[in-house]
Amino acid sequence: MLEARDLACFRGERVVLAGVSFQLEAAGALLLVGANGAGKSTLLRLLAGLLRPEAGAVLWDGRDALADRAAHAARVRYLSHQDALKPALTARENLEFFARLWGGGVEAALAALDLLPLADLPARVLSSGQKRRLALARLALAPAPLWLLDEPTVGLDAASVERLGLLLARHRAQGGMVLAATHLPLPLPGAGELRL
Ligand SMILES: Nc1ncnc2c1ncn2[C@@H]1O[C@H](COP(=O)(O)OP(=O)(O)OP(=O)(O)O)[C@@H](O)[C@H]1O
Repeated sequence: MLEARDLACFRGERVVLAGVSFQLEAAGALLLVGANGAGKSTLLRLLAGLLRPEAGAVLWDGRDALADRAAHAARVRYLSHQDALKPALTARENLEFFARLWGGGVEAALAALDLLPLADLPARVLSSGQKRRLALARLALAPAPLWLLDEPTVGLDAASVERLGLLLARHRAQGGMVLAATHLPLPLPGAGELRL
């Protein structure tokens, strides 16, 4: 189980998050909502272990999740709102990079986001929605229990949102958890909502 207990975080001189608490069980999903600047991305970065909380704790099965950074990194798939692609590598090579880190089948991951027809194109020539699909295809590599997704559907067409919905459903059916920051509808039935 993931638990955030009374988290606070500064960005620059400002308190961005204060008193943020929630729990998420296996197969659970939580939508982070709130105005621009409310702290959704900040909370995801914090849960990913990329920022230190000023106060409070992130717990995994009751223990400090951030005490062992490597163990936490292994349980998390964090997709920021940037696609983090290497522009000179092809779509397939971009995924191969992550498959070397995490394992998993590259061809199946490409197929999950309908990217096989684009697999040999350099990432730099992909459209913004295609780049987003390639970033999301990482989720279809090897499983990890906690997905942290920042605006995952920005730029996606309806068919791609549906494909992402299938990935999310499969992940949760296997006990995976999802936290997603979004201003757009997301196919996450039964998800809770945390307003920041
Ligand atoms: N590196 C930084 N230094 C200083 N302030 C920052 C930094 N990064 C973010 N902030 C500030 O922290 C606040 C929260 O930003 P954050 O990106 O978490 O918001 P958000 O809820 O994800 O917004 P959006 O809906 O626009 O994506 C904003 O006021 C932002 O200006």
